[in-house]
Amino acid sequence: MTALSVNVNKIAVLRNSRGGGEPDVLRAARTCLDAGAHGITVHPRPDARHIRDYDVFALAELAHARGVEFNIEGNPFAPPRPGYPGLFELCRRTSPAQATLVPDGDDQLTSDHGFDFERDAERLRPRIAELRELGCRVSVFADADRDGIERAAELGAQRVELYTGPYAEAFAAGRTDDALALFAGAARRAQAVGLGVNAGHDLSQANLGAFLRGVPQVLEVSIGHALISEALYAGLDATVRAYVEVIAKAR
Ligand SMILES: CC(=O)[C@@H](O)[C@H](O)COP(=O)(O)O
Ligand SMILES: NCC(=O)COP(=O)(O)O
Repeated sequence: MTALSVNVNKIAVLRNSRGGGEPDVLRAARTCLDAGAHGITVHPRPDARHIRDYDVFALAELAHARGVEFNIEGNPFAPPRPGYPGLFELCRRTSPAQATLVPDGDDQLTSDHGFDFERDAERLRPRIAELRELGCRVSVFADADRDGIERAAELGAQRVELYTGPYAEAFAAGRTDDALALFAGAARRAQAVGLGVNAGHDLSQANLGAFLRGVPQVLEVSIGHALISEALYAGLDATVRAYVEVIAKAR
């Protein structure tokens, strides 16, 4: 079954807007896991606008204590700066089960594209090897509509995470079938060379079921923005349970 990893970035956005400790990122993560989430994702940004290094340390401890997957996302080329030790150092200190490499610039509002595996190959290869030496499974963010997804395997990655922003847009515009064909094709090409397939970005209760029915063998979805937004109305526990049910029904 597809694993649900809840991205708790947005809890930290709210907390940081006032300082202090509320809402409590760790409590939110515990609630998600109690409600059936299979793991926790964070994407600490170099500007520390949401998840901070101390959140990563605390969440890693929680995930390890619960025996669930901890997934840290980030740009492997972003240099450390005060308040952001860098993706490699965070992984070295917290041993996440999975590191997801994302080619974000500092000025991006959010993630909006995957790697160009042709152009970025020689830069990525050593970073992937370093993270694997730490014991992390390495996943790389990938566009479904770009050629060359298979190259991620040659570079040492074990999984790709399909960037699902364009799928979410197509779903909202009623163009779901074409998007699903594109994403299913990308997933199959990745799987044919031994890569596992994850997916994430702008997935929601509304669009997740169709995605999982249309794209074969998605191992994990990481979901944050929509899930936390929906939880404002329905509560975090109920919302996570609803996602787990969507996943179960899509099998
Ligand atoms: C890689 C990805 O799609 C998510 O991590 C997304 O980037 C969430 O990050 P923000 O919460 O900073 O938008
Ligand atoms: N990797 C995607 C992720 O962690 C969450 O993305 P979003 O649901 O916040 O768009």
